[in-house]
Amino acid sequence: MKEPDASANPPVDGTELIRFEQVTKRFGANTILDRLDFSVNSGKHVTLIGPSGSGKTTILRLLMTLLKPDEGTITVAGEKLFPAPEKQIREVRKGIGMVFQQFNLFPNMSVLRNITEAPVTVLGLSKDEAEARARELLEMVGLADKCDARPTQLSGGQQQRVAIARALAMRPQVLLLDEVTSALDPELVAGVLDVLRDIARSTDITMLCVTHEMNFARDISDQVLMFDSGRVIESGSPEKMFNDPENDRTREFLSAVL
Ligand SMILES: Nc1ncnc2c1ncn2[C@@H]1O[C@H](COP(=O)(O)OP(=O)(O)OP(=O)(O)O)[C@@H](O)[C@H]1O
Repeated sequence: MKEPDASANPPVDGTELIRFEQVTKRFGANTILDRLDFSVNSGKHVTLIGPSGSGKTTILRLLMTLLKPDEGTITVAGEKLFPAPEKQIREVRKGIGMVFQQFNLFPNMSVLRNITEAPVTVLGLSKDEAEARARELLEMVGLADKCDARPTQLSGGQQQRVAIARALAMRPQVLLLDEVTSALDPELVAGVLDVLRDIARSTDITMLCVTHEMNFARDISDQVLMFDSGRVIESGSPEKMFNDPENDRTREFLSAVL
């Protein structure tokens, strides 16, 4: 497999890339994130675990600017994402890519065009540059022969691999993964997770991942954060979190899901 250049300007490993400070998010009367503090260092692969409804996806949606916090500060690569002027939010947001549970590909465009569209229209790459990059990424996700196919001609696992290539085509500093295998038939899950394992191993990209695939989390994570009641209640290496968690809630959660 070709070594991909996932990020145009990967920041120096170990510096802080994402910071949530006292972030509160409410939906109506429900406080989902409650003065949440956490940070993610560049180049690290961090997995968020916790009970259903604990706010994991909400964190990723805040980073994608699909939601706004009610209170608190979110910083990415030293620049404020919230609160910040719209122009700054748009700029900071360019450094963040996301792969969702649903693949959300454009059905009437070829696989290649799905990947080149945003780099051309948002980043201003030439068509040739964008296509060369898209072909490299399709090779990386094992779909070099599918450039001209339509998404509907692909399996769910293949579509999700196109969605991963599409996110990487924007050369994000951070890749957000939100339960990317949940919508797949079981036999297609391993192929997608293998692609993500390769990306985690062979690139400098920072990953923030929400998954119910605990073996995958164990394999790729540098750090695991356990969420409950709107806060991080425990964090540590996967070895520590999966083998010897300190918090009772973490223990209960992991014994239910493992
Ligand atoms: N747009 C919204 N409007 C109202 N409530 C919402 C909205 N989005 C999320 N919620 C609620 O916020 C809570 C947290 O949702 P979120 O999807 O972040 O949890 P999660 O930890 O990712 O859960 P799961 O593991 O089940 O995906 C849930 O109770 C959910 O119903």
